[in-house]
Amino acid sequence: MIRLDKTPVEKWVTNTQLTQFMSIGELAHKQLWDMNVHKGSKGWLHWPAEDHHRLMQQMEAIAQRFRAISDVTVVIGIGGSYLGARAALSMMQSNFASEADQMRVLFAGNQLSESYIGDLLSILDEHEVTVVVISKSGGTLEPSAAFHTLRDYLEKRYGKGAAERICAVTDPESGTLRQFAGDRGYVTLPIPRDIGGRYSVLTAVGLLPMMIAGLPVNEVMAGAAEAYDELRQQTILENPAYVYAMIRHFLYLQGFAAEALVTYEPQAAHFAGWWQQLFGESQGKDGIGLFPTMLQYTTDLHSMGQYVQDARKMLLETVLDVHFTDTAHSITLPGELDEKSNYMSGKSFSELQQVAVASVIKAHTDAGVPNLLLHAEGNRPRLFGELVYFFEIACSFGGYLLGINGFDQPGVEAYKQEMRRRLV
Ligand SMILES: O=P(O)(O)OC[C@H]1O[C@](O)(CO)[C@@H](O)[C@@H]1O
Repeated sequence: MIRLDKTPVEKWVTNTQLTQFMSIGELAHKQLWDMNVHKGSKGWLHWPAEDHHRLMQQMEAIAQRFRAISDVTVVIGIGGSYLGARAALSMMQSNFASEADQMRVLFAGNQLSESYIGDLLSILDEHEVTVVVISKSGGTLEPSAAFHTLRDYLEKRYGKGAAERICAVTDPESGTLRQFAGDRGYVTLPIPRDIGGRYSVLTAVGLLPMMIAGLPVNEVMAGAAEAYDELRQQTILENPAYVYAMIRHFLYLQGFAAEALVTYEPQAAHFAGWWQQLFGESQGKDGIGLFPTMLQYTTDLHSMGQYVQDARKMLLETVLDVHFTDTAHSITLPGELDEKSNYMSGKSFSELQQVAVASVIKAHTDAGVPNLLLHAEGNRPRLFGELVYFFEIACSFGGYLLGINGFDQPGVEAYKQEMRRRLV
């Protein structure tokens, strides 16, 4: 369940302002749900309500086979073909998963570090290895470089048997990877044409790595379906995704330049990375858009807290306060601590964390930093699905408020062309 508490932001954005903004909200709502507006980019919108039985079966077969023949799967991808899976694994696995679990899925192709790929190759010999290469376009430089390096490794090690150790997740019909996979006889899974990379975590792009890691994807999809049912029906001002989008829009119009997604759970930190791409690529264009960044509290309070409190007031904070109901920990501090720390005696870490959330919001809002509070509670797989869909709705709705195309990313081409020019 996701609940928006807008009390801390009310001195910047009032209920009256939100109500006055209703007609623009209504228009954005209509544009969002009209499949003819940005036709071909909104396959993700009704996705949680659609029947994915066949896809689930295909993925289950691949996941089972990969788990049977390997103890390490290297998942290759970048951006939307990486961040969602990484966020899901990090949220749903233990902070200290057993070594076997941790080794099950490794990521590659998300940077160009020779040291990283070298270290990866140097440990693979000790394991049985499979590879999932994910690229919608099929031609992105980083995953392509990692894929061909690992493919070559697998071919040298397993000979003809290498092909059965590779799965390609890509465009259903075209692209270099699709063609290469066909020529080599790899098993493939499609990324629907009408679902862009940053909206694709609930397709095979995110679900296959989750399955290979042994995570309950049905629960993830159930969480997304629940969010779909709720958010589709709620009126504008009752819809927390819309209200969140409207408030951050108002703050942007007031001159705030950046939004930090603040998390207090280390397991939610990578989720903020997924959120960052979603908002950065969707809304950062045409010279406008909030700069999406992330802060991991309380850790970052001891490094960035000074800046947030005292520096130029250009940042707003959205606090994603998650409570996992499936992690049954209750850790209370001992009755007697040292003289200076005794005020904490008998308190649980959750209590301390909640006091931190409230205190930081108070201190930051008093200093002129707008804060929004999103409470998110539930078991981790369901909550993950719910959060993904919540932010997808908020982001695309916010794109319509801004009057931009929230589904393209023309700005990433410039550096790619320059790289190509230097490499070809
Ligand atoms: O899945 P692909 O086509 O390899 O793209 C990976 C990522 O690269 C981008 O195209 C940006 O360079 C993102 O939009 C995308 O998520």
